[in-house]
Amino acid sequence: MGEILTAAQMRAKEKSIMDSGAASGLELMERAGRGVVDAAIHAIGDLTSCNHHAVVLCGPGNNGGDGFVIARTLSEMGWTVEVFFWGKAEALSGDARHMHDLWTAIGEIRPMTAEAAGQGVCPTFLFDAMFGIGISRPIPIDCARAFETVTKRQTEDGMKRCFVVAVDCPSGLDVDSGEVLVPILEEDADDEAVMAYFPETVRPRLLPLHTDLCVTFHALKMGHCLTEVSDLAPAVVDIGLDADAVGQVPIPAGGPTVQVPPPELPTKAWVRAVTAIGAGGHKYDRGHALILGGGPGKGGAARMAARAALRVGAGLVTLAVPPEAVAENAAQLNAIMLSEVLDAKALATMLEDDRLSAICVGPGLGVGQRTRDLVLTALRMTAEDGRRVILDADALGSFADTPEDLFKACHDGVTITPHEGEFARLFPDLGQRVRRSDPSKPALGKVDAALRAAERLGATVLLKGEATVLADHRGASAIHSALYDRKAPWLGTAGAGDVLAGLIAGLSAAQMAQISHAIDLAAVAAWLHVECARSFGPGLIAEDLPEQLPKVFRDLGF
Ligand SMILES: NC(=O)C1=CN([C@@H]2O[C@H](COP(=O)(O)OP(=O)(O)OC[C@H]3O[C@@H](n4cnc5c(N)ncnc54)[C@H](OP(=O)(O)O)[C@@H]3O)[C@@H](O)[C@H]2O)[C@@H](O)CC1
Ligand SMILES: [K+]
Repeated sequence: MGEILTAAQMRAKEKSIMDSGAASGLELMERAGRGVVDAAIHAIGDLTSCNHHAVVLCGPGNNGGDGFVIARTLSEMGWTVEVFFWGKAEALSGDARHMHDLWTAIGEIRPMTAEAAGQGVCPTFLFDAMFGIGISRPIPIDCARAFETVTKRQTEDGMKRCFVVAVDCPSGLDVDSGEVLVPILEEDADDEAVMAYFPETVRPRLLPLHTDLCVTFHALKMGHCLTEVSDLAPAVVDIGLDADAVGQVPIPAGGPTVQVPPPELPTKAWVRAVTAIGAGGHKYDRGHALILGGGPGKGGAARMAARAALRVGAGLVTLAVPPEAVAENAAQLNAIMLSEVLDAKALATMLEDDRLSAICVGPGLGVGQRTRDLVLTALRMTAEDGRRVILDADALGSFADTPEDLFKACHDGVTITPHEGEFARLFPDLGQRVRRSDPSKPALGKVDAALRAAERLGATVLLKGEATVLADHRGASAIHSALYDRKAPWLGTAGAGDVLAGLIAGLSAAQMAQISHAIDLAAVAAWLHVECARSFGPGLIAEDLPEQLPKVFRDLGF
């Protein structure tokens, strides 16, 4: 139900079902393989003009076992199936060996070499059943080459190419981190210029295993949500691991991570349950958001955050700026109120008014001592009463050299909204592992990194990106993916992050929202942010985002 699992959690689920006797490994594998065939045929739709020819690439583990089931299933349906195998039959697991033997009773197996795989007609389907959740290092170069040569087979009409289906995940995807473990071509490895030109982060592009559809089992895995693994959104096949069949299956510590928005609920119901959007009441019930703004000529970021806070539903929004920036802001604001705040002492006095229910600090403030003081004052003045504080941009950048000061001052009403760079400056040890600066250490998934950061802070972390990861100090975590059919690449525009911080502040201000967890409010904000970008489309600039909210709310049914 909307859970996103790690490889270990998936294994635990499988083991628990098998130990309970509700299903054997063989039954699960049979359901998995057949489920992939159903999903692939469903995705392609009309089979009348296809050549009913499939190639299955099987690896040495249980992912390969699924491949043998796929081959047999299609063969039973009258398809011509070619199977290439990388591994040794005698080294297969019991289940995969059984499926291997069932296939060899009806069909041929050839060793997986690029040369052999390149022969023959272009198939309708290429199934990648080489490596699944058991991968731990880059895939063998022969496997990558065999894959590539099948995709380059000549078609009869010279136009179409085969439809590639990844079984569980594209081979080489680390399903926990979303990292693609791709072999380095031997000839390139000797070429210093090539290696220098393609830094670690872009090297995967040298040898992409292009996938049209990924079919996974029981639930999405982290990697499917952190990286766009296929052109179509991944399909999830039910293989009978439902907890109801055997009572609750415990999820190992650290999970479950959930999808945003939760697929099991209508989105409107979710938004309604977490926020005050759509609720009646007085403007004071909707709270009063305070946005701190920067000096002269630096006010745009905070003004955009303030406008987002007001549009998303805060009853009142005040922008508080240094005295010398008052005139500039007064000329630009109408519904948003304006105050001056000279320094941290003035902010403390202002925050004695507890009707200021959410405070956003960071956009356009500038990095330095004044910002540090404002942040620490906002945190001190809200530590007792749990008022919500959103720290973004310069509020985070100002603590790059003294992150401990920030960690000590944070409380459970705080949400920080770093992008990857800001995150790495505040948490260098975690950031380095997410970026895998040291290839000898396994990559740390963004979810794990955010959870560890949230624990250090005792607060909520929203780590921005195409896949936005959310985590809090209680161990809750979530992913909002702007991938697949929710892609909005034009959201990467100046000021978009400021708008997101304003959205969180605006949602957090309402009286009703005080009982919601900060992570849930931030999740709704992240979803609305992308929804606004999708609603506007290409050409978007940050100012457009808040202006899309009325349409997004109407489309939701409010
Ligand atoms: N459990 C179940 O009931 C169900 C499981 N299901 C399916 O099983 C899949 C998981 O199976 P899995 O655990 O066997 O892992 P898999 O991904 O096939 O690969 C591991 C093998 O590859 C090897 N290997 C790894 N990296 C390598 C490399 N770079 N180069 C060379 N070798 C490498 C590794 O060897 P080793 O690391 O031990 O040397 C091992 O032999 C899962 O994704 C799903 O498809 C479904 O049927 C549903 C029921
Ligand atoms: K695979």
